[in-house]
Amino acid sequence: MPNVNNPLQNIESRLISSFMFNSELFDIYYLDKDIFSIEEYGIIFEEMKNQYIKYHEVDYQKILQSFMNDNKMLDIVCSINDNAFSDHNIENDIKFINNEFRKRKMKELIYDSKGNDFEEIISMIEDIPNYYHNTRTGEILTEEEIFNLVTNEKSHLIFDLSFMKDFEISFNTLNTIGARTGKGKTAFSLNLLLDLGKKYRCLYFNLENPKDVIYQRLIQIDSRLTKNQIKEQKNENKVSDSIYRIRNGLKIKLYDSREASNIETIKRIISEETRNDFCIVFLDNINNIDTLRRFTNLREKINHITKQLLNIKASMNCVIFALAQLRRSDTNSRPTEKDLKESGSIEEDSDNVFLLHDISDDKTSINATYELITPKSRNDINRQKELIFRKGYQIFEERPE
Ligand SMILES: Nc1ncnc2c1ncn2[C@@H]1O[C@H](COP(=O)(O)OP(=O)(O)OP(=O)(O)O)[C@@H](O)[C@H]1O
Repeated sequence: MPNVNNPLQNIESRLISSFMFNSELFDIYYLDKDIFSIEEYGIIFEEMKNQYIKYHEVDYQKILQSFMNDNKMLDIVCSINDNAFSDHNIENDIKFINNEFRKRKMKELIYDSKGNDFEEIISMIEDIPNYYHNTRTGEILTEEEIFNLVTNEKSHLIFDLSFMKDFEISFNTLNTIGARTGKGKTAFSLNLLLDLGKKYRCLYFNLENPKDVIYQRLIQIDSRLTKNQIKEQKNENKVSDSIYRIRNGLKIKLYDSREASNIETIKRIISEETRNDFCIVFLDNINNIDTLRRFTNLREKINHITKQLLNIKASMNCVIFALAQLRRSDTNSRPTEKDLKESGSIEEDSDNVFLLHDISDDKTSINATYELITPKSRNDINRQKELIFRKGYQIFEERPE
C-alpha cells in the first residue's frame, strides 16, 4: 500500500486522480506507466489510459470494476479517489515525477555499471527515455523563456556569473578568451558553459580532451569536489546529483576531436545546429583546429580559421567564444592583446577580447588570484576584474573586495 507520508507517492496519487477526473488531460500529456515509483499506480494509470483510448472518457466505476477481484488494487484505487479535489499545478507535478523517475533510473545505472568507464555511463544515462511530453506545445517553456519570447529580450547574453554581468556580449559576435598555456582557458570556458548552458543551447568543441575528461571537470565545478573527492564513495550522492543537473538542467552538446577536428566539419555542425535555434559556440582551442587546406605556417592557418569564424558569426544564429593561446613568455608579464599576435588576426577580428592573467603566479597555490583583462570590447567596457581560480574545483569566482 502506498505511503501517504511519502511526498513523491502523494504527488503521484494526486496526479492519477487529476487524470481520473479530468480525462481530457490524456489528450495533452503523454505519460508512460513506468514513470510512477509504485508499480500499482502504473497499472491503474495504464488501465485509465486504455479506457480513454476506447471510450474517450475515464469512468471511475469501470476502473473499480476492472480490479474487482483484487482487494489490494481496489484499496489503492479508493485511496486515489480521496485525492481528487486537492488544489495543485499539474505541470509541476508531472515535471517532479518525471525528474524523480530519471534520477531513479540514473542511480540504478550507476549502481549496475560499477567498473564501467565514465563515458559509457554517461552515454547510458543519455539513453534514459524522457517519458513525458506535452503533446500540444511539444514541451513546457520556462517562465523565463516565455518572457524572452514575449519581450524579445535577445540582444545580448545574460550571465548569472557575477564577474561576467557587466559585459555586454551581443548576438552574432566573435569573442576571444586568451591565456598562456595551462593557465585556465578551458577551466574558465567551462565555468561560462555551466552558466550559459542553463539558458542557451551551447555547443562545446574540445580538440584536446576526450568528452569524459570534460564531463569530469564540469562535475568538479558543479559539485565543488576535487578530482580525487569525486572517486570517494561517500560523495556518490553529490556526484550523481551533479550528473543529473548537467544532463537535465543544461542545454549543452560536447564534441571532441573524434567528431570534429577541422574547421570545415565544425562549420557544418554549427550550420545544422543553428538552423532552428540560437546557439553559443565554444572552440577550445583555435590553435588546435585543423583545416582541410594545407598551410605553410600556423599563423596563416589561424588566419584562415578566423575568416571562417567571421563567416559563421555573420551568417549563423550564434555567439562564438574562441579560446586562443597567448605568446609564450618566460616572464609572467601582464598580457596585452598584442600577445595574441601568434594567433594571427583573431585579435583584430574579435568583437571582445578577454585575457586571463595569473597575478599570483604561484604554481603550488590551490587558490590563485587572477586578473580578467578586457583590452578590447565592442561596448567599450574596459573593466579589469580580480578573480580567484580554485584550481582543485576548476572554479573561477569574483575576488571579494
Ligand atoms: N580536472 C582537473 N582538476 C584539477 N586541476 C586541473 C584539472 N584539469 C586541469 N587542471 C589544471 O588546471 C589548470 C588550468 O588548466 P586548463 O586546461 O584550464 O588550462 P588551458 O589554458 O586551457 O591549457 P592549454 O593551454 O593546455 O589549453 C592547469 O594547471 C591544469 O593542470
